[in-house]
Amino acid sequence: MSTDFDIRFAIDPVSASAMNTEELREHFLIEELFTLGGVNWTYTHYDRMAVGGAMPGASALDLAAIKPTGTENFLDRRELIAANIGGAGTIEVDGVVHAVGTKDMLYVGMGNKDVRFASADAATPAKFYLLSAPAHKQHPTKLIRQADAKRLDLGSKEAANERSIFQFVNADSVRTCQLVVGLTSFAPGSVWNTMPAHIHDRRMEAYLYFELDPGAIVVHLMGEPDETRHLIVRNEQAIISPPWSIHAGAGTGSYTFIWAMAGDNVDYTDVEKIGMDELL
Ligand SMILES: O=C[C@H](O)[C@@H](O)CC(=O)C(=O)O
Ligand SMILES: [Zn+2]
Repeated sequence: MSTDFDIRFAIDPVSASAMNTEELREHFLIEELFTLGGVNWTYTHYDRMAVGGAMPGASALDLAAIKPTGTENFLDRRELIAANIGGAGTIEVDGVVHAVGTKDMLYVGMGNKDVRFASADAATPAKFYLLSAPAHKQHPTKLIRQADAKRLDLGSKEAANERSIFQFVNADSVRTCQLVVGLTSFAPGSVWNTMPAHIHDRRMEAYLYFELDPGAIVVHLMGEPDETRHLIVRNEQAIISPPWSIHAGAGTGSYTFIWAMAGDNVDYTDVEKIGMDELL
């Protein structure tokens, strides 16, 4: 098994506005999250959020420490959410095995030492999308299902943004130090996420786009409201949204995405709305 990591420095808005396509993609897009038999991390300097993927085949994969955390075990000073977007799987946390089905998420609290990812059937591997942020307190490990999420229905068919936001982390589901994570899915024909857009300087965010058909893309918008750029995103790729950036997108077909934030304040509603007339 192999664990790889890549570091992304925090980019300021002036530098980002001068970047070409290749540079924008290098800094803000994560192209390869899931490789069979491997754990791939992108360790960001935005709120020290680490975004990764673990795709176990016939043998289980350990959550191994990586150099940037500077600790003996990965979770010595961090918390983790693993969201399964693949086939059924299990996550063993210090000897306790949790069944994590498709679209279930497992919160793993700070201080757990041995975490192991496995697929129930190697022919349909689990794909664990990993999100980890520094923690200051140990909260209990807990499975969160879509049925436990707080559902918010937004948008309209006419604006092609009719969608349901599932807040997996909410006041009744699980306590976390920093992580606020959920999933958004669309009504047929609706393709626009997060429009009208918003900013939350208190928290960085990452989006994992998945369930796109081969050949379909999401045109993801980023940047300050009056200085927008785009990233072309394909199936099972993630974007990193700096705290100063909008994060919204439109697909050429249907898709689902997982959003995850870390930083100050776990209040989902604490955002700055951007008017449609402010976008340039
Ligand atoms: O801060 C919140 C996040 O950007 C997402 O929850 C937004 C989203 O899923 C949507 O509007 O489609
Ligand atoms: Zn947001």
